[in-house]
Amino acid sequence: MQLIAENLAANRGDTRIFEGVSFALRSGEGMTITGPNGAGKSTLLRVLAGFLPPSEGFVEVSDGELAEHSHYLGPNNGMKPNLTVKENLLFWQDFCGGGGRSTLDALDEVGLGHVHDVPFSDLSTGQKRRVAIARLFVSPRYIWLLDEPTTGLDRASEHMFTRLIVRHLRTGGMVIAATHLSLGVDAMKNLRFAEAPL
Ligand SMILES: Nc1ncnc2c1ncn2[C@@H]1O[C@H](COP(=O)(O)OP(=O)(O)OP(=O)(O)O)[C@@H](O)[C@H]1O
Repeated sequence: MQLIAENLAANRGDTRIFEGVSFALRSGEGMTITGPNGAGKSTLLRVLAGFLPPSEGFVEVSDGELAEHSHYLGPNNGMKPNLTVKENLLFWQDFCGGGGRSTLDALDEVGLGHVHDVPFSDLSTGQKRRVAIARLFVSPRYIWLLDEPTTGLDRASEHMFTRLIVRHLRTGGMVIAATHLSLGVDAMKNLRFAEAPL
């Protein structure tokens, strides 16, 4: 699997947020997107996820459609507060086509098997983020698109997430993460937005 982004540009309304963004990633490679607030990191992830059409350029994968191979973990957790954790993960498993770990196994990956039947709204901020991370495992996808994935995580959970990313890369996955904090993963590429929007 290879992902190629070529000369990407994106607008928000009439404002050009970035342009001339090109990169390529192969299976097993990861990339962080860094830069100041408002520089366009989240916007680029939304373009990659297919939520926002590029104003110029293209992004493609070598096999099929990028959207069918990717998980997008946005700044919000994408969970319904009144459903239990299990119900939320079952929704995502079904939405993403299944084929992954059981909801309980996915929660065990993030050390939260005990909240399986708890309403999502009853969790702490960091627990909510960890459940959102568990979503990555209920349906296997090669490409993880992550927007500030470690927000709200304590140190131990950050280390846990580092191990999960390393394992995903070692098993042929790809990770693209917008982040202000190091993910603790060696040898990731970096795409830096040095300036605020044009
Ligand atoms: N829905 C929107 N409508 C209009 N403009 C938007 C929208 N979302 C973001 N923008 C603008 O796009 C620009 C880039 O925002 P973006 O969220 O991509 O930045 P970022 O680099 O992820 O910032 P941060 O580090 O604060 O998360 C900003 O100027 C922002 O105001």
